[in-house]
Amino acid sequence: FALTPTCGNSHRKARYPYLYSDPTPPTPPTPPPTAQQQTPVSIYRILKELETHLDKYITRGTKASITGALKCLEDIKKEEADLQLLSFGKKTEYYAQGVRACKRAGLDDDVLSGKKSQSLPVNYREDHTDKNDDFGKMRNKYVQPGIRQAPKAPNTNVGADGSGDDGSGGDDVATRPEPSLLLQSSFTDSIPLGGIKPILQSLHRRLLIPLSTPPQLMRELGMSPCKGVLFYGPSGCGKTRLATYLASTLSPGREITVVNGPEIMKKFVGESEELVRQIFTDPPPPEDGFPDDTRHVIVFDEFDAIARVRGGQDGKQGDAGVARDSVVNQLLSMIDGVDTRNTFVLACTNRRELIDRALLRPGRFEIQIEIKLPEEDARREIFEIHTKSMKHFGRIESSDFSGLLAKLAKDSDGMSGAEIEGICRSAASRALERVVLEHGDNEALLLKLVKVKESDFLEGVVEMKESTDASKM
Ligand SMILES: Nc1ncnc2c1ncn2[C@@H]1O[C@H](COP(=O)(O)OP(=O)(O)OP(=O)(O)O)[C@@H](O)[C@H]1O
Repeated sequence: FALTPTCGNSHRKARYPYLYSDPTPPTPPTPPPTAQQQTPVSIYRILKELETHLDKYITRGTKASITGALKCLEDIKKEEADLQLLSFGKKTEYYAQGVRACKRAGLDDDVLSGKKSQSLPVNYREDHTDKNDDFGKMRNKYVQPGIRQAPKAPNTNVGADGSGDDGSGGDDVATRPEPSLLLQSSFTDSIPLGGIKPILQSLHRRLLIPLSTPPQLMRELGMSPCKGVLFYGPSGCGKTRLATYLASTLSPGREITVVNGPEIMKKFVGESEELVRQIFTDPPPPEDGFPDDTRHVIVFDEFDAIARVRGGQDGKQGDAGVARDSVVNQLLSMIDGVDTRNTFVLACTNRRELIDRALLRPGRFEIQIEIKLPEEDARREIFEIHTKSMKHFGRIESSDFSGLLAKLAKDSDGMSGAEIEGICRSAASRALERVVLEHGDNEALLLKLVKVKESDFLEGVVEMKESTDASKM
């Protein structure tokens, strides 16, 4: 069967047909952006800068960060036409809210335009903590403990001009994979993680296809889509990375929420439960053009910290045990209430055995996928991924690159993806150091001379082995 997009926002619907089956009539298509408008690179940079300023503004309220942020706004205004190309359009909205909040705080136009300096009024932060005012929204967005913005998935597809495929000049920008869920290859090929193809194939069959199946057909087949997926296995093997990519695939119209387990549990009694409830009931707003019920995906990292086996009620573990149990109860009730058409939960842990069995039973985290340490073939793929950029830009000096990859894959037995990434980083830093020691930090010479040699990688492997052996002792 093929699902057809049935409502507005046609280009996104065409990309993600499986997410839309509502009967809203189509809106007229927006004209494609002109070549002149297609300059998302600068906008991305501006927004990144803006985010930094906003952070400073929220936490310190210094005049420098306000004027810096305002300068960003000017830049954004200049390129307003490009904003439609952004998938992170919400950030500009938060920025506009920031400006409005400054105005309400009594900063006049000269300050806002950067002509005059003025500090924020004393206690401004404390005075504006109402959840619904602009400042409150920004604060909740950026500084609410335990919840952070989705990590940006770096684009490892290097374009011929040296920029990332997203046109962002290789910035660390989340480019959402754009597969059709029904097309397996576009899903499995879109995630830059080595050695996990079988896992992606299984996810495609067990998760993506049921989620994209019309509810009526699911009912007729006696199937119900699962509400959550748990990734478990040793540290550094790509669980979080895979979960956030999958989340972005399932939620193109709403920012995903990444929750750090231990941070949630730092709260006072009762607060953790409330935070868990809020995560499910107060999702980030949908992106422009997406309906209110567009899917929200929650990723719980270090899930064992929140979802630990209950048993505190018997008093043996004291108040802390009782409080933990009540968080698990809250989680269970929120997950039971999930409608998979608009909420989905992913979780990652190194310690599946610590998770309460009730959460793992069918109907909740029904799909559990182990991500093991990579085998030799997978390690080769991972080395290939993390050397892709240096290879593309001619920064590797090797007469037999394929042979080098094979040797690295063999020598890195027992290492995780994160450790392999570390080896590639350390090889690059060796190459840099060589040139800096000989020629200083002359930019032109650095650009001309830095080459990563085979020996840099091989020494990186030895160094990584030594440091992992030392950490085991
Ligand atoms: N299979 C892989 N292919 C490419 N890179 C990988 C792979 N596995 C891990 N990495 C690299 O290691 C980094 C860390 O991975 P990630 O945080 O997803 O691991 P994790 O399994 O969640 O670890 P932890 O359990 O410690 O949180 C990633 O950013 C990625 O660059």
